[in-house]
Amino acid sequence: MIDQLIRSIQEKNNATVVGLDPRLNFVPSHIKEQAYAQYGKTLKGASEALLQFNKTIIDHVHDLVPAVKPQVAMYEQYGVEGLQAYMDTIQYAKEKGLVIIGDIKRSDIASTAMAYSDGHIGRVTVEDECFEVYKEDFITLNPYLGYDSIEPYIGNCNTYDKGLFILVKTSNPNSGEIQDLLVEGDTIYKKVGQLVNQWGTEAMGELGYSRIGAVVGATHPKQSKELRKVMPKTFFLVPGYGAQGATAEDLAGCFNKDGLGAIVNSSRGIIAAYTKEQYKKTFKAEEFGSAARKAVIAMRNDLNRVR
Ligand SMILES: O=C(O)c1cc(=O)[nH]c(=O)n1[C@@H]1O[C@H](COP(=O)(O)O)[C@@H](O)[C@H]1O
Repeated sequence: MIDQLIRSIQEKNNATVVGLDPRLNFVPSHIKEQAYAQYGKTLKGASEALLQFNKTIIDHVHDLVPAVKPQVAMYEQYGVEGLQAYMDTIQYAKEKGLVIIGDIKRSDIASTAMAYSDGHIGRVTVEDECFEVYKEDFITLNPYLGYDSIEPYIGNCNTYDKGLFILVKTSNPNSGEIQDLLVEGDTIYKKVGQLVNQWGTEAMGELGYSRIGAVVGATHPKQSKELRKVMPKTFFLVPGYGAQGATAEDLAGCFNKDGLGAIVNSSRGIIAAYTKEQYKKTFKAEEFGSAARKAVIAMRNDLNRVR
C-alpha cells in the first residue's frame, strides 16, 4: 500500500491528505436536518449527518488527493452508529480510489495488539469463516509499549500489504514534555525515530520506502528536519498544517530530495473551509464541498512550492 500511496501522490502531484474529522458544529444545517428527519436527534441521526457530510467532501476531492484520514474518535463518540459511519466512510472513499489512513492511535500488549491488528489491517476468523472488518490501508499507532506491542501489526502489513504510521514527534503544544526528554544523550523522539527506522527494514515496499511510517508534526520544523536524516526510508504522516498553525515552510524538511517521503494532513482547514473568512464570501454553507476543493487546491500548490 505504501507503493500505491507513492504512485498516487505522483499521479495527482499532491502530497495532501484530507483529514475526515467531522464535527456536528460544522456540518451544514441542511444535512443535519435531513439526517434528523430520518433518524431523529439521536446517535444514529448524528452519525448519518457525519456520513453524508463526508460523502460530499469525498465527492469533491477524490480526484485531487491520494488519501483521506478518518479520525476514529469523531465517530466512536456516537457509539456503534458512529462506528458504522466510520466504516461506511472508509468503504465510500475506497470505492473512489483513495488510500485510507485510519487514525486509531492504538497501543497495548502483544496479545491485545494482535486483535487490533487483525480487526483493522488483517483478517478475523469466525470458526472457518474469514472477514476483513474495518478495511483501512494504514493505521496510526502509539509506540510507548515498545517493539512487542508493534510486532503484531508488522506481520499483517507484510501479508496484506498494509501500513503503519507510528507516533514519533507529535504536533501538540505539550509534546516535548515526554518526547524531548534526554536519555543517554539523545531525545526520546530521536530514539523512537531510530527504532521506527529499524522496525521499518522488516517491511520494505518496492519503491524504496517502508510500510512502517512515522507521525511527525509540522509544528516542529527543526525536529522534523533532524528526523528526516534519522529515518531516510520512512514515510512521514505530517499533521499540524493549517488549523494548528504550521505553514508549508515549516514542513519543507519533512520531504526527501525526491519530493517524496511525506504526506501532509489537514482536517479542519479543508473540511470546514467554508466557515473560514477567506472562503465565506464565495461559498454558502450548502457549497461546503466546493470550498473544500478550493482549499485542497490551495494546499497542493502551497506544498508543491517546498517539496
Ligand atoms: O496522528 C495524527 O494524525 C496526529 C498526530 C499529531 O501529532 N497531531 C495531530 O493533530 N494528529 C491528528 O491530525 C489531525 C489534525 O487536525 P487539524 O488540526 O484539524 O488539521 C487530527 O485528526 C489529529 O488527531
